[in-house]
Amino acid sequence: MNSLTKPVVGHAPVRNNPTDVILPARPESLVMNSGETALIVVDMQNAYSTKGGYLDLAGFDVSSTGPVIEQIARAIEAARAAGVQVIFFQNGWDSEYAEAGGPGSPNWHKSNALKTMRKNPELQGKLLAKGTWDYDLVDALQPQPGDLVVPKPRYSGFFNTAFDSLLRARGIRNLVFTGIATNVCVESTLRDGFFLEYFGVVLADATHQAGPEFVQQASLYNIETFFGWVSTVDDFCSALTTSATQGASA
Ligand SMILES: NC(=O)N/C=C\C(=O)O
Repeated sequence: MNSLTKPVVGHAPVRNNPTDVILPARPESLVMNSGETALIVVDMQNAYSTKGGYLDLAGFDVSSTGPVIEQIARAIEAARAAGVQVIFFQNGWDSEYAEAGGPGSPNWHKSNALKTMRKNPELQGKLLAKGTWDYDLVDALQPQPGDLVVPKPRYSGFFNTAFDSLLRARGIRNLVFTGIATNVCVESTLRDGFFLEYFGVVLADATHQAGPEFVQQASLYNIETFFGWVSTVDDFCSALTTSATQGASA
């Protein structure tokens, strides 16, 4: 992106506040106060980004998730340095899968993790169960003191979690998304956030789809056109080091 797109929108006007930043994004740049912004790291667990994890075992391609992990690490570092709250999501269920729902739940029928385990009984108990390697966050993206971790039992981080309360208690209005998968948990959470009046931005090069490449593009199109904004890690990192007041006078 690398250039300021116009106009600038956001939940508050540019207030000449040194902690306001302007994030270049499509279709418009966004003004965000760093104290009212959270970086959301969606489900960066072995399940979603490592060979031998759930997505890989279910037949999804995870061979190009390495660069995404590196981009997320850059975004996290910039966020922590700028005082932007970092929140990790961790998707999964108890070891008995009670939280996953039984045949009375659509999740039981649609979850590819549950379906893969039903097809391969030797995997039972191994996919997305709390306490397993599959459920663990990848080694390269570990929470630090001050970060928050939100366990979630469904695709949207807003469903049956403390996420909304944690955001409201901190006055957070802007959600900057990274993680896997763009077209499932990232998009689901961003959409729910839209309905709850949060401004949602995806850093496209810090996300990866579950499925063919066209679903990544479809998801980004959907977000940019209907639910939020699309930016990049470079623009996020530069925006955090240049306040809106500096940017305006440059
Ligand atoms: N984290 C995700 O986007 N998950 C996608 C699929 C699943 O959890 O089955």
